[in-house]
Amino acid sequence: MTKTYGNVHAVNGLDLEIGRGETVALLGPNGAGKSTTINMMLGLLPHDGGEIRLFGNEPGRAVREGKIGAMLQEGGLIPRVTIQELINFVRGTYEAPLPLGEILETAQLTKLATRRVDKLSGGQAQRVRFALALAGNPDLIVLDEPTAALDIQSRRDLWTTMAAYAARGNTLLFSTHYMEEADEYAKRIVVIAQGKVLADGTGAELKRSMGGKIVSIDLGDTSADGFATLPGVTEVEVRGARIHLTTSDADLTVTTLARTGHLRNVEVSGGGLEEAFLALTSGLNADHQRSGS
Ligand SMILES: Nc1ncnc2c1ncn2[C@@H]1O[C@H](COP(=O)(O)OP(=O)(O)OP(=O)(O)O)[C@@H](O)[C@H]1O
Repeated sequence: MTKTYGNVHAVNGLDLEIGRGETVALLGPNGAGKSTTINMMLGLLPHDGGEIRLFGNEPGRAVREGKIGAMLQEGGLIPRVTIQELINFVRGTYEAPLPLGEILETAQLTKLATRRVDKLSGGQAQRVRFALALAGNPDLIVLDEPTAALDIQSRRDLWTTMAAYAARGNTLLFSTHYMEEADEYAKRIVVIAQGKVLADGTGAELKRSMGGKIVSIDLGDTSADGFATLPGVTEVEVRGARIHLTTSDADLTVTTLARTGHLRNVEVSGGGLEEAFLALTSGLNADHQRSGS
């Protein structure tokens, strides 16, 4: 599918198929097109080209039938009501909602049921938003950066909640900036940038496909010229005072650096999703920023 805003190709021929029961992370830098993709999928935003089918039909129908629950970035909560009042209100808009007790339990809100919605911490409020997404007993839940701005404990609590929903055979699609989160909680990671799918696979597959490790050293007064031809080196990047060498054979690269007297403050990293992600998106030139974490 495609979506253009003026001369910005927010979504540019993105092609994605997600099967029932999958837990999928959309991972991409700022401005990659994740929110635009999600909003088009949910029928909230018209698409310019291509086709979107949800459960075999156009998105609006699946939404009307209560098959989809969503938690979007700007989800306000009605103040001055209790959690259970709010959940019951939303339950009332569906034909076959989940029982209140089950929603509260799944979202770990049972003990907070009578607490006012405007008296919650960020993490608790996020679990209420998740509870509202659950209310209609959807087959698919779509979450746009659900854990942004949450501390580590709140993030873990929310994930426990979402994992319980996914474990019942439901489908979960979420966008995130956190590589570790995508790796830990999604069985499948779809890396998108500039509105296209750059990679699609398990965390392990992505790491494997990127291969290589990164050897970095202090550059000192040495020129960066010549490093590209060192044994094993496939890519060279200077960042500040350090030079980062992507290599297919870290041992060989390090021993060569040692022999030539370049071994200053050496660090070998790699095999990580973060490196895979940066390697995938670093070749992109536009004004898109990289993810901050
Ligand atoms: N309403 C709009 N009008 C103009 N440009 C837009 C609009 N919405 C999004 N864009 C542009 O489309 C591109 C994709 O934006 P989108 O919000 O989908 O990215 P994202 O991957 O969700 O980013 P983030 O992680 O920062 O939320 C960006 O370049 C953005 O500036």
